[in-house]
Amino acid sequence: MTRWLSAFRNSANGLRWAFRHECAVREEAITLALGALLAALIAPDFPSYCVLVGALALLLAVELLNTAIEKLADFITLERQPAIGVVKDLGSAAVFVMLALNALVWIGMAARALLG
Ligand SMILES: Nc1ncnc2c1ncn2[C@@H]1O[C@H](COP(=O)(O)OP(=O)(O)OP(=O)(O)O)[C@@H](O)[C@H]1O
Repeated sequence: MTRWLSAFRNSANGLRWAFRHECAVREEAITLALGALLAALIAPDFPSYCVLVGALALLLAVELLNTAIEKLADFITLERQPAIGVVKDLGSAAVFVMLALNALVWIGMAARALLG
């Protein structure tokens, strides 16, 4: 139980830090909160609601991991290094994939809701 509490506290600290310092995390956390409300209006059933909110939650999770990678890379060196550039580009690509997934499910579900 103590281990669970400690893990929960660490996660809360990470979320608080990212929310304070990372603009992209703030934007995506707010989008997740608003998206959870909007999804209730456009999702035809509970599984569809989970897909819409899950896609936004995945985007936020990947953004948090990307932030962690960037911080670690900057801790290793602030010098321009091709290998660090590749590491950061890979993190950025992961976020892009999640953005594409969100565009697909949200546009698809909104079109379905509007067109019937
Ligand atoms: N130390 C470095 N060496 C080589 N290339 C780097 C280095 N730091 C950043 N880059 C390149 O610049 C890009 C942007 O890096 P940066 O650290 O500014 O992240 P960002 O995408 O602007 O994110 P954020 O605004 O959240 O910090 C990277 O994807 C990478 O291509």
